[in-house]
Amino acid sequence: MRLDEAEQGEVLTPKREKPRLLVVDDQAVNVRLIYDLFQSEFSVFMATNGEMGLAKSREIMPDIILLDVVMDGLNGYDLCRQLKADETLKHIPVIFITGQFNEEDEVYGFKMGAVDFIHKPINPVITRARVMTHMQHKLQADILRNISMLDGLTNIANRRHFNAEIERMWRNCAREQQTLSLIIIDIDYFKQYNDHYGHLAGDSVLRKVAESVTAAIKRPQDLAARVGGEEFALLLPNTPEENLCAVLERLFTNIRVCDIAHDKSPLGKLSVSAGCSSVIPKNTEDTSTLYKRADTALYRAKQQGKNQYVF
Ligand SMILES: Nc1nc2c(ncn2[C@@H]2O[C@H](COP(=O)(O)OP(=O)(O)OP(=O)(O)O)[C@@H](O)[C@H]2O)c(=O)[nH]1
Repeated sequence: MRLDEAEQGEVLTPKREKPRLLVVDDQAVNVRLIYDLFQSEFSVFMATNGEMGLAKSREIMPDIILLDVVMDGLNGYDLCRQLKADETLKHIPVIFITGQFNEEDEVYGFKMGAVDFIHKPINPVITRARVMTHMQHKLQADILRNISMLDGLTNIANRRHFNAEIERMWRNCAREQQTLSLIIIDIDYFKQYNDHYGHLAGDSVLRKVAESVTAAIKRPQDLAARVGGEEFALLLPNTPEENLCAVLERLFTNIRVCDIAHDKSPLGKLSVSAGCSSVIPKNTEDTSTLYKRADTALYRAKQQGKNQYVF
């Protein structure tokens, strides 16, 4: 595709599996150069002004942004400031492309949160070296962040990720006045299971329950997490209480379909109990209310005979 054929903001190489580079520059010659330099390794996206650069960043979540400083409208510094103020975008490294070297401007750019500068006219060797270095750091940081958010046994989100997400979803639902729902799930008679079948079998059950819990949710914004030894949680933003039954029915069906023998349970099969709570969050309250209510409901489910859910 010739560059002048591309619509503004068009995806130049739309392969999802490659790392993503976004170049924000109003000069086609620079965009062309960047595209030629990186199109074999990265998916290269472009925007020709700051506003479009911000929208494109939110849409494609690039792994690195090359940002022209001088542009009409939102300039490079202002865009960088907005990117760094946005929780979801602030981890993306920004490299400024500048017309001339000016120490004061560079100091200002670094203060805005940039990781590096490239000078025009663009030197392909220097540009390549700098972009590759920062891209490598970014991808390694992503891997570490993902590992630190995952439960090692079940490969689903861990307590730390859950804690961060419940706070984030709480704030979003409070802003939009939408219901945030929480389901806490606990395996029944799991101590007896471990004692009878051994810890390795117990671990295998935890993996199967994690799969059943994850398969109960269908929307990408929902989160399944392992929040304790044999305790799991589902967080469902923008989900009123009346919509939870479908999720719960799927969860209990998934567990039944696993058909795991449990000789020490009165049922003879492995089962779970669940407690649910739903609220439209207020900024004056914190997430502990939601958690406590779900936990109390779970306690009642256990008291009432287990293998059931309670609101
Ligand atoms: N195999 C295995 N067991 C675990 C893990 N984490 C916690 N557990 C076990 O989970 C069990 C939890 O026991 P309890 O809290 O008494 O719960 P329970 O026996 O399921 O009782 P109810 O919830 O009332 O049905 C304990 O035996 C823990 O050792 C783990 O990672 N692997």
